[in-house]
Parts: sequence; structure tokens; C-alpha cells
Amino acid sequence: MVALDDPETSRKLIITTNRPDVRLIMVRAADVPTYVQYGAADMGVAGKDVLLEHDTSGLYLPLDLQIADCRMMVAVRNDFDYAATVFQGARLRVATKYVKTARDHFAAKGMHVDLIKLYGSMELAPLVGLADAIVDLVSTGSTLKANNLRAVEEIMPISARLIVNQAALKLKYQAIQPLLETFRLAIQKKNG
Ligand SMILES: Nc1ncnc2c1ncn2[C@@H]1O[C@H](COP(=O)(O)OP(=O)(O)OP(=O)(O)O)[C@@H](O)[C@H]1O
Ligand SMILES: O=P(O)(O)OC[C@H]1O[C@H](OP(=O)(O)OP(=O)(O)O)[C@H](O)[C@@H]1O
Repeated sequence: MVALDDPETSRKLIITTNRPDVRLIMVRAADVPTYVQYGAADMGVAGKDVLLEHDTSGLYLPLDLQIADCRMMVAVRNDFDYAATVFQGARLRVATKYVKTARDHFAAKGMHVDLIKLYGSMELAPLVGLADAIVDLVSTGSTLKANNLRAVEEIMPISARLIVNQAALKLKYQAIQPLLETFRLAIQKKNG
């Protein structure tokens, strides 16, 4: 399947492909589950980070696409004594876009935290005194390093998932099933 416009450069929000039965829609990462839940899109690609924050009712999650691999981490300033803070049971201020994930993580550890919701550039928060820690995605670690931060806990590995509208899967099974199979084979091939 080939997109007829380059999604990276085109300003179009609906991109046709060489397959008349497949159109691609361009949405913000956090909006992908919403489009698929409402059936405005039959299928979508969403990061597990996004799915953890979002209600996934009405969605079928058949495949880990094994792309966009990274880790959800807790990070602090290099000079912040995280171990001592945890040991003392002191309240931690945590800035993140991933409020639900962070809340669940610290609750499971029995830690008291104040969560500060941000929409991006979380790495800035500990540098300017907004928070003691952040919960964010880390891949190479270069963003943390460039901002004198270090990861102190891994919450979980993250990757992109295929999501499918459950009703569409039933009603359009003949169209959707071959696409799922194509994704499955592509993953298999990648893994050798
Ligand atoms: N460093 C990374 N390595 C691998 N995958 C990543 C990384 N950062 C983000 N991702 C994945 O890419 C998706 C989109 O990234 P992100 O949430 O940063 O959006 P964005 O590119 O900032 O877009 P927008 O500004 O529209 O929200 C995430 O949901 C996540 O699954
Ligand atoms: O460990 P690294 O390889 O440096 O990757 C980590 C960075 O990647 C993500 O941001 P992204 O690139 O998606 O940018 P944005 O969220 O700021 O748009 C994440 O929020 C980190 O800032």
C-alpha cells in the first residue's frame, strides 16, 4: 500500500492510497483512540502511553507493532536524592503528561505524590523548580542527558499498538481481517 501524498510534508488531513478501500487520516497522537472508538476511523496506531491514559472501551487491540519502542520512566535532576526522598516518605511533586500512569505507579509503591499536569517538554519542570520528578518517555536518554536529568525508575516498556473499532471489525470483517494479517506478517518478517 502506498500513500498518494507524503504524510510528513502534506497539509492534507485525509490522504488517499493506491488502494481505493484505504484512506489514512492524520490526527494528534492522543486523539487516535477517540477517532477509532467513535468509528470515524476503523483502525489506528497508538502508543501504549496514550492507551494507558485513555479509556479503551470499544477498542480491540490485536497487535503490538513493535515500533516506536521506548520506556516510561521516572526521572529527576542529577543532584536530587530520589532514594532519600522515597526512604523518608516525603511528598514528591511529579510533573507529567501521563497523569493516570504516574498516579497508578506511585500508588502501587505507596508513595504520596502531587501530580502536575503538563502537555510537553516535561524535562524543563525539575530544572525550574516546578517539580521534583517527571514521568516521561525515554528512548536514547539524550533528552534527559542534555538537561542534567537521570532516570531513577522504569515504569514499563512502551511501543506502538494497532487498535481496531470492535463494531467495525465485525461489520467490515472481510475488509479489515486481510489488513490485520498484513500487519501480522510484516511484524513476523521484521523479526526474521
Ligand atoms: N523518544 C521516543 N521514542 C520512541 N517513541 C516515542 C518517543 N517519544 C514518543 N514516542 C511515541 O510517539 C507517540 C507520539 O509522541 P508524542 O506524544 O511526543 O507526540 P508529539 O510528537 O509531541 O505530537 P503532538 O505534539 O502532536 O502531541 C507517543 O505516543 C509515543 O508512543
Ligand atoms: O530519550 P530520547 O531519545 O531523547 O527521547 C525522549 C524524548 O522523546 C519524547 O519526546 P518527542 O521526541 O516525542 O518530542 P515532544 O514530546 O517534545 O514533541 C519524550 O517526551 C522525550 O522528550
